[in-house]
Amino acid sequence: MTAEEAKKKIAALTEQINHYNHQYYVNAISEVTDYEFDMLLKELEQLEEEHPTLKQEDSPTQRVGGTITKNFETVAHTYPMLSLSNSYNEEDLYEFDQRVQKGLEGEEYEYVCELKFDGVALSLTYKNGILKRGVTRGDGAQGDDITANIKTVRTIPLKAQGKDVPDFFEVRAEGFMSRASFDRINNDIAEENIRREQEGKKHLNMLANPRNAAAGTFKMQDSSVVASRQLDCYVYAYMSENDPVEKHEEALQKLKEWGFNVSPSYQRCRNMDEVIAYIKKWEEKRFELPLDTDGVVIKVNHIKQQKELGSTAKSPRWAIAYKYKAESATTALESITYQVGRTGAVTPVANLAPVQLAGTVVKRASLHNANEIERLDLHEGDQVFVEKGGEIIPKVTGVDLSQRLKDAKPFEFIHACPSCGTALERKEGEAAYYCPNELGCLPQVKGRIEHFVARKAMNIDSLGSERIEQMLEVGLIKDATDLYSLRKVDLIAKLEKFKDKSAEKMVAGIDASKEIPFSRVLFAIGIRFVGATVAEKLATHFRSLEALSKADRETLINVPEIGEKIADSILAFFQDPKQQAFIEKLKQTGVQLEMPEQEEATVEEAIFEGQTFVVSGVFQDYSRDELKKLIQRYGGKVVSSISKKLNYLVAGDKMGPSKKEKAEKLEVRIVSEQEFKDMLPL
Ligand SMILES: NC(=O)c1ccc[n+]([C@@H]2O[C@H](COP(=O)([O-])OP(=O)(O)OC[C@H]3O[C@@H](n4cnc5c(N)ncnc54)[C@H](O)[C@@H]3O)[C@@H](O)[C@H]2O)c1
Ligand SMILES: [Zn+2]
Repeated sequence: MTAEEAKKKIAALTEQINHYNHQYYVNAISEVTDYEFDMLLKELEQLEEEHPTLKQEDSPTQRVGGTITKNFETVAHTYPMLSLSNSYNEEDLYEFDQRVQKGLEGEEYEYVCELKFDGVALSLTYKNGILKRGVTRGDGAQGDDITANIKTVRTIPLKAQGKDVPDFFEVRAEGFMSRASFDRINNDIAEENIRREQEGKKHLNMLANPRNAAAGTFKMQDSSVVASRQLDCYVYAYMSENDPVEKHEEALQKLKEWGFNVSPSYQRCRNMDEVIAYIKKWEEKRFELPLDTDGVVIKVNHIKQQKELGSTAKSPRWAIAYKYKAESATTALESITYQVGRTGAVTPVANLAPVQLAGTVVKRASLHNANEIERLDLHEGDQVFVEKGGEIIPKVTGVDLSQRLKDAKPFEFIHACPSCGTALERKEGEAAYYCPNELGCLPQVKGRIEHFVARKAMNIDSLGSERIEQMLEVGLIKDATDLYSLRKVDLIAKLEKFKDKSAEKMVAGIDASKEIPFSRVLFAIGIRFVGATVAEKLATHFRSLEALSKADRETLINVPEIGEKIADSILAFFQDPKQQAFIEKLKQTGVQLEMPEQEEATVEEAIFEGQTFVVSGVFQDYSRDELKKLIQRYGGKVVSSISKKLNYLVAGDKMGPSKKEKAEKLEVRIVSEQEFKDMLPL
């Protein structure tokens, strides 16, 4: 490339990037994916490196992308709010590691990994423990003072707790909107639009994604509207002149002690291999979190070393972001079909012109619910963007409006069940439409039986989907309880091509499922929102279906980890006459509807008799509760505070350093999870 060509290319790239930045930060629109954007920026960076004389002072490679608005008071940041350099591959990470190693000239170092939360950067200033100011990142040097809006976030403490809170400090946080709030607000908008439709009024726009929604909401003028949107925040950094801590990890622990919301997902890593293991670990797991994340932030742990490494004008040299790449493609939307699930929820599915995506050919993509069709504003013949993230089913993320056909009609959600024709209903506050014909709608009946026999439930593996459908069609069964009265002769007589052996195997499999423990039977029954883990919790707590069915709302909510949504669903289930009839039939089948009597430890087993334990931190193989139960089962006593009389401190990961210090000072025996396990009888 000649200098002249390079100059032209640099100018073109700069203009393009500035345009995308403006759209992204000011109008909350992503015209290209983050990956495409980051690649353009990298290209510009490289050109500037090769032609340093052509580098412009205000190049987008040299400054933070955001801007300040005129709607709020503009304030200068005490510490600049920088960007993070980013990477999409492991090679870049090892290069980063090399640079750190070189920069630290042979000193030992370690990293802390955190998830990269996808929201908006906030700076919060505390004076004498009181929240004084909350500011957006803006252009990095100055931001918008949005203190009033920030005070509506319930997880941001107005006053820091604890005795050792410094007089003056600042924290960095990511403000975000949880996916649940995002869905709730979009539901409200959809309901409002139904009203508007009837009144012939214009529709309101749906929120595009949680990140845009958070950015827009934090900058609203009316704080009461901001409050109603229930924003949230994670705090990830502490800054002050006089550091009370030496390491970033300790800062996170301190922040937690002072009452800040610190995500427990961070982890110390001794080297790049451990960093990469962390990245792998969270690649799929992050979709279980209540908010969107788009990568991992890797930070040098020692604050002194962070200072040694310093920053460029745009980003610190002691940190890097690894971004998970969402694979995406563009293809034609051919049609929308509808599936009915076991709960009766109707899910729209996009049928696509086959397209290559992340190594597989994709023909279908999930559209979640009616809101999604409206939000995406899907029209017949549209070209759509499809993405494959951690979910197995790809999803439609947008429409290429430049290719919309003239006179294309928008898609409308169906009004009747595609399977049984019953009019669909929408429950208040829920995004999905339901077919209310629970007992007569084949996919629902079949779905419930499939769920019942699934491996994590009753584990009857001789019963495949097709077999269940046949048995329903010929009238051998009406619901899962009928399985238990099936006889070999009937099976052979009524089912086509069904051999003696298979029939025998099936009956034996069904019979064997009578030994499946109650917790899994409870899961198999298929109460909404009662997944395998919740079922386990409920079973251990109530010990029988009878007791669970009699529990009132308050009792249910008081069970650890059982929220209002689950409690209400359980109550609705047991009040439903159809379900009551099902439970009556289930009682006749001989499946386990209660837990066996709890065994008391025998005298020989009471190895912890007279001993006291404190359990602290996070463990690999047990939850804290399980550990406590084990101690009690073997005769020990669990206490909450460390004293001289204490016998053992069972220490997991992330235990507060002050606890450890105290235990060491009082010479209490500290045991690891493994050491504790070794103490247990075989
Ligand atoms: N698609 C587009 O059109 C478009 C346009 C402009 C920018 N972008 C995207 O925006 C990003 C650039 O924005 P940026 O300069 O704000 O950088 P960045 O978002 O990549 O990184 C810096 C920010 O990360 C956030 N963050 C989240 N979790 C964190 C944690 N645990 N520790 C520290 N920081 C954490 C902070 O808010 C911080 O300000 C890029 O990812 C780019 O792809 C996209
Ligand atoms: Zn139906």
